[in-house]
Amino acid sequence: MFVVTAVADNSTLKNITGTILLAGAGKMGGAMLTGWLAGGLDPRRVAVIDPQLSPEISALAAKGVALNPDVKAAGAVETLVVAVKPQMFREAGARMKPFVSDKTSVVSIMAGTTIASLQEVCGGAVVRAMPNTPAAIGRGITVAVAANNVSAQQRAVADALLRATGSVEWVDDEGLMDAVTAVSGSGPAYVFLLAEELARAGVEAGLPEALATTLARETVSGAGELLRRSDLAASTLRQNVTSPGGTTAAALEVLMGLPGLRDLMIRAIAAATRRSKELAK
Ligand SMILES: NC(=O)C1=CN([C@@H]2O[C@H](COP(=O)(O)OP(=O)(O)OC[C@H]3O[C@@H](n4cnc5c(N)ncnc54)[C@H](OP(=O)(O)O)[C@@H]3O)[C@@H](O)[C@H]2O)C=CC1
Ligand SMILES: O=C(O)[C@@H]1CCC=N1
Repeated sequence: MFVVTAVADNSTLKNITGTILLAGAGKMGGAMLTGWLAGGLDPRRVAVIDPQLSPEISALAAKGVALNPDVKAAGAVETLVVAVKPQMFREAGARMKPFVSDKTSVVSIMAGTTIASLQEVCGGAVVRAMPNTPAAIGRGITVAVAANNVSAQQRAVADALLRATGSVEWVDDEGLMDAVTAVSGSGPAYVFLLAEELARAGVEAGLPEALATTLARETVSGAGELLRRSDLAASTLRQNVTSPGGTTAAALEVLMGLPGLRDLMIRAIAAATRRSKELAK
């Protein structure tokens, strides 16, 4: 499932001497762990807490990753990475607290959960971050914000852990994190929905399902790759497809009409932003 290749030679990861404790090795936590190991983090520096370890994660014990250690066996936890569901953080976080000392940095990727809640439940020097699932192929983007008591060294380690699965943007204003979550955290789902609906509409227009699915998948991923490699703005790339009076213009008249994709996207992002704020409560 996780196929991360090393994003870059990451000397900060290689030089970590304390324990990196991952709480919650599901879809995102598992992808991050794979990225750390691919980036050169010594597996003997890693411990994982998760009540139901997947076979993939369990197999890492052979490389030296500690699985569900007690506080003593975990050693000095340099960084606790919290990747459980926000809804279970109050309960799970209380069990994590004994692993946290005043030297521990706590890096959370939970949607909604604020720095203040993390400080209250776990203590430590908190970094709140929001990655996304392209992390699983080393192509994620993470936005991070650090609490005032996070040292430069703790921030460097957090940056290295997050950068192991893609790029990282640091912000100073935690208030941005709800909208960040709505745009890039949840964003891959909107793109996958586009692929689903493009295929469905192709079938509706008479294509065999398998062909429509292939066309939608290749079109969405090819356009994404073109966007990545090109210096041109998305709007210019769009205009490059659109011949005056042609087929694309006919479709865009629908998509860019009123109400169109712009209105739908504004409503979708507002709903996700609102939900992120609710998760904080
Ligand atoms: N998926 C995404 O696209 C993104 C998710 N996130 C955030 O990442 C976090 C995890 O999401 P995701 O990976 O999708 O969810 P998953 O359900 O895949 O992963 C959560 C993991 O935590 C485990 N867990 C449950 N209770 C505990 C506990 N007490 N201690 C340790 N581990 C526990 C779960 O085990 P079990 O399955 O047995 O309950 C599961 O393996 C969430 O907070 C989410 O907001 C952030 C960015 C993107
Ligand atoms: O849906 C969620 O709540 C999580 C956070 C961002 C992506 N998945």
